[in-house]
Amino acid sequence: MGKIAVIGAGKWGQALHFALSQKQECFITSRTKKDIRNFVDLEFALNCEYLVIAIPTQEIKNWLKENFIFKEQKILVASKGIEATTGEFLNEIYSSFVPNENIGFISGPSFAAEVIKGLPCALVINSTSKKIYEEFSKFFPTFIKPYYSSDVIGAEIAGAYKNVLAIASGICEGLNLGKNAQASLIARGLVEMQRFGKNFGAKKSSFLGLSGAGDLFLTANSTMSRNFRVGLGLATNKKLNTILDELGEVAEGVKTADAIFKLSKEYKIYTPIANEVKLILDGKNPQDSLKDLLKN
Ligand SMILES: NC(=O)C1=CN([C@@H]2O[C@H](COP(=O)(O)OP(=O)(O)OC[C@H]3O[C@@H](n4cnc5c(N)ncnc54)[C@H](O)[C@@H]3O)[C@@H](O)[C@H]2O)C=CC1
Ligand SMILES: O=C(CO)COP(=O)(O)O
Repeated sequence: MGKIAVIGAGKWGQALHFALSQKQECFITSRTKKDIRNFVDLEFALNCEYLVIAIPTQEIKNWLKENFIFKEQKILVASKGIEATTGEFLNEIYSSFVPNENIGFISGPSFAAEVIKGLPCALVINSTSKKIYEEFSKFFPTFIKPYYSSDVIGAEIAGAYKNVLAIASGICEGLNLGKNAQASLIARGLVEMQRFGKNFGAKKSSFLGLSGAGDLFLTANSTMSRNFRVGLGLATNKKLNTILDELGEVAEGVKTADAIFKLSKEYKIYTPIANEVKLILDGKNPQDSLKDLLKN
């Protein structure tokens, strides 16, 4: 196994660094120096053969333009989201910098706070190249079970969409609408993300497995989710800026809601739940959204 480094030392980057340090040395870097074992500068990290990139989706294109130098590294993308300004998927953004056979995308239910404690979970490495799965899975610790899928777009859409649905579920909980409503919302959300994904060539099975149902059930049912907590805040009429300031970490669903709204309009895809989340984020009263969802 060659050298491996994690780029981005937020919650997920640090949890992955912990996990990938179990079998061999793993390096980590971020834009500000952090007191973490094996912290290195970016130049050192870019010279490693394997890179795991955990930078928020909305920042990634600029980061790649300004910092990335392709040196035949194999890359595992750990972010979940869709670029809001362009509606571009992560695999489209990365394709300008890294060839397909060198890149994979991680998906599945994985709260960083549990991974960093060494609690067990199952994840998917999605890549058009099975070799990427085989090489990266060798680094995984015994408490993570890695699966392989070639459905990159399915995993990406599932991982991005569930964040928007977690906001919706947080709103539902914050409004005290009950467990029936929440289960209905999550189940219809799963159908909705599958419909959206189908438009872009995603496989149905990705939505029923770890990347879709697995991550959706996790995130839409727990206050451990940042996106769910955004929803809770919106239900109490807190201003979005205040919610995000208090959160202090990225909640990808906020910008991904804009991206889905834009793409579903462009491709004429029926996405009622994601649309209402976007409208609530823009100031619509959640009770009015509820009425509209029940009516349509
Ligand atoms: N926290 C979790 O449980 C999981 C997070 N993810 C995904 O991983 C990605 C990162 O999430 P977290 O680490 O949890 O977020 P975080 O908010 O804890 O950390 C984000 C990190 O990105 C860095 N960053 C922000 N803008 C940057 C820029 N322009 N250039 C370089 N670095 C920049 C920040 O300094 C910070 O270290 C997100 O897409 C998230 O959806 C995926 C699975 C689990
Ligand atoms: O993607 C995640 C777990 O799989 C983390 O979700 P949040 O970003 O909502 O905390």
